[in-house]
Amino acid sequence: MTSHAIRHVRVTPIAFRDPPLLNAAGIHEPWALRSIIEIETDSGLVGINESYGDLPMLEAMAKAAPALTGLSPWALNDMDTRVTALVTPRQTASEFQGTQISLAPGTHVSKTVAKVISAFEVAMMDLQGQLANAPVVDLLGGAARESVPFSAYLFYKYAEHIETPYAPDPWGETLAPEQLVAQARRMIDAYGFKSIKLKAGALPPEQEVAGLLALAKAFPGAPLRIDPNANWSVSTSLKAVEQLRGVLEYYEDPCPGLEGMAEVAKACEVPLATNMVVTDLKEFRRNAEMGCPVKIVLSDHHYWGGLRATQRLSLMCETFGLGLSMHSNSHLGISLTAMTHLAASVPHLSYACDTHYPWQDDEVVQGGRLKFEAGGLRVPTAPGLGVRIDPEALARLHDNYLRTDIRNRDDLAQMRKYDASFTGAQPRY
Ligand SMILES: O=C([O-])[C@@H](O)[C@@H](O)[C@H](O)[C@@H](O)C(=O)[O-]
Ligand SMILES: [Mg+2]
Repeated sequence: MTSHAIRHVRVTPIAFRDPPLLNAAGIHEPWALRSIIEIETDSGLVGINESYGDLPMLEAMAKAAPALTGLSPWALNDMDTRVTALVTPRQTASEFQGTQISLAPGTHVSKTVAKVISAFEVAMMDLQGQLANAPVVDLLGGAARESVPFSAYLFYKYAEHIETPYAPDPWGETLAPEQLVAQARRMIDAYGFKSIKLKAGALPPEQEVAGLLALAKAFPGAPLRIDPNANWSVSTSLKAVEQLRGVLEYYEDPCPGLEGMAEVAKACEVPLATNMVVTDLKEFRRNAEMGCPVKIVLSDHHYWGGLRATQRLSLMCETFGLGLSMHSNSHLGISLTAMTHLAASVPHLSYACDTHYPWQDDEVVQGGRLKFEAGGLRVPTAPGLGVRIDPEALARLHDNYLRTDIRNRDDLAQMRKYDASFTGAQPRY
């Protein structure tokens, strides 16, 4: 009988072009890092996935990978147990917090176990789908929708990187409200998105509020969100939301901490959303104990422990009357496809999901860039994830990785190249 036991796990770090996007921590570096995971069975099947590419994550995956040898692709619970036993954070969350400003919860060391489980789970589910001749969405209970809606994720940005390793991106500069409206127009024309999210916390709040009001005027009726990544004080958050009265669908992480969010929630009608203060079940419980100041959880299977764990989160959100959507970081098509299978399988998902995809111009999957239709992605019907790796593209993106010296995302250090006095201390406004 053919054995489908896992024989080998291969993790390939990659780097791809990323525009100079501004945020509360600083600015994106010219290369974004990811990892491509390939899990091979004795029978020669290969399950794939995409995850974080920073050094601690690569080390954690290398440490955990041997534990998968001999496992059946169906043995997800065994994989959870083995990975948990092998991967223990080297620093406590509080030690780590003092050393780095992180807008990307997935890069936080306290999430290492959940991140590694997720990285392997998706690739194992890709294998399961190939074995069962079923798309991943069916393994998750079937599609509750045929297409998953995503939002136009707008950023303030410079026209080019300070040290330019390649030609400037086609989006140009976005600092003024009219440039923001032009960015939105271009993204919506190209992808058909219906909802709009503005990454804020980068420019003075009055400028960002003016930007959002310009968007509201240019796209009447479009659901709008603003995300200052906790870079506003409670009073600035309240002042801004008052100026944005009647405009916002939800208000994402305006100020630091659950206590701060609770103060804002008390005085504002717009529901608060987060990918910063409810990032695991412990924080979920705190939010519940405080009477749920956060009303919408922006999930991300990459750090919530995988597709099944995010489905469990969905149940928790339903139980506590919370909304659910999805957070993103710079990523390529395998992550986007996994998000699509998951989002399609979660009836409770209540808003268009975030994606950085329009900001990337490269791909690692066969057939090139994924195609959005009317702002959404159709749920793949081919077995497993339904996408396969293009080996040449993988080799090229790995070569990018070898040629850059970036090994951990550091938006703050990158911003200091533009402005040596930039401290990144938060909340800045
Ligand atoms: O890519 C960025 O600059 C974002 O700010 C990202 O790091 C955040 O994690 C994220 O998109 C968010 O919604 O907070
Ligand atoms: Mg956010």
